[in-house]
Amino acid sequence: MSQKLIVGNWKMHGSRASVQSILAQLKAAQTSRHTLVVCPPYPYLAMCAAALEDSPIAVGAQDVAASTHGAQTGAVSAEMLADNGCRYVIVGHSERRLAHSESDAMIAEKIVRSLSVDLRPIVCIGESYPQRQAGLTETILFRQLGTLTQKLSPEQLSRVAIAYEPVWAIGSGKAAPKNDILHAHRCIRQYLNAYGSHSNTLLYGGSVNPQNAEELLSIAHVNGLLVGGASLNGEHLLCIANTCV
Ligand SMILES: O=C[C@H](O)COP(=O)(O)O
Repeated sequence: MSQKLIVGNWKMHGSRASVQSILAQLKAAQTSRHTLVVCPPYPYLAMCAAALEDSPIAVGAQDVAASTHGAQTGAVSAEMLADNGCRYVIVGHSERRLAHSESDAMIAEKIVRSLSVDLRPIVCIGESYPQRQAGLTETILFRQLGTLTQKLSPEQLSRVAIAYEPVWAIGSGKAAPKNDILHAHRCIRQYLNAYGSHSNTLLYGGSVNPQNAEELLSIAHVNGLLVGGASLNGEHLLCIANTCV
């Protein structure tokens, strides 16, 4: 049995009351089989970090600015996240790539900023449904990874967790088929190995739930899960973080 990384991305959901209720459930459990990280919306980050200070559960952010400081209304720097107790940060989620026009180059810059303050980046990559239908999955994955290898040294890249999230599986209620996940993870692992980055944690994301977690975590090269909707339920998140694999 190996330790996996389970990351709950709460996206733009919750209130002080609902966050407090999930935190109470997580704290009551005290420990989980796998490493657990929760990524709340910005306003609840400091509150979560304070509540989880003495617990093994870590806190992450859902995005970070590509620069350190300055006149950038609404932006939050990696330094500010670290200063507020964050240890992880999600970068390049498809929802940000699409709605905020984030480029691969911008995402690489965000990773550099995060690594400079010891925040562990979790970068999301994955193809859309039309791209999958056109047989472009590998092309898209290699293009997204290619920008990272241009910008990061093998040592830097080895500190980045890569989440394969096929865009069409996110929020669909149906995870990608096992063979698709296996193929994508194998391609990602080979690409990283060829670059000299050998120790990356690879995650799968897209409609993960307590029922499918065991099967997903048993797929070769899958070292963890990025969980959206199901992570808003403390009991479900703990169940996933305690999956026997
Ligand atoms: O960041 C999480 C992913 O977008 C997956 O979301 P989901 O579990 O609601 O499909």
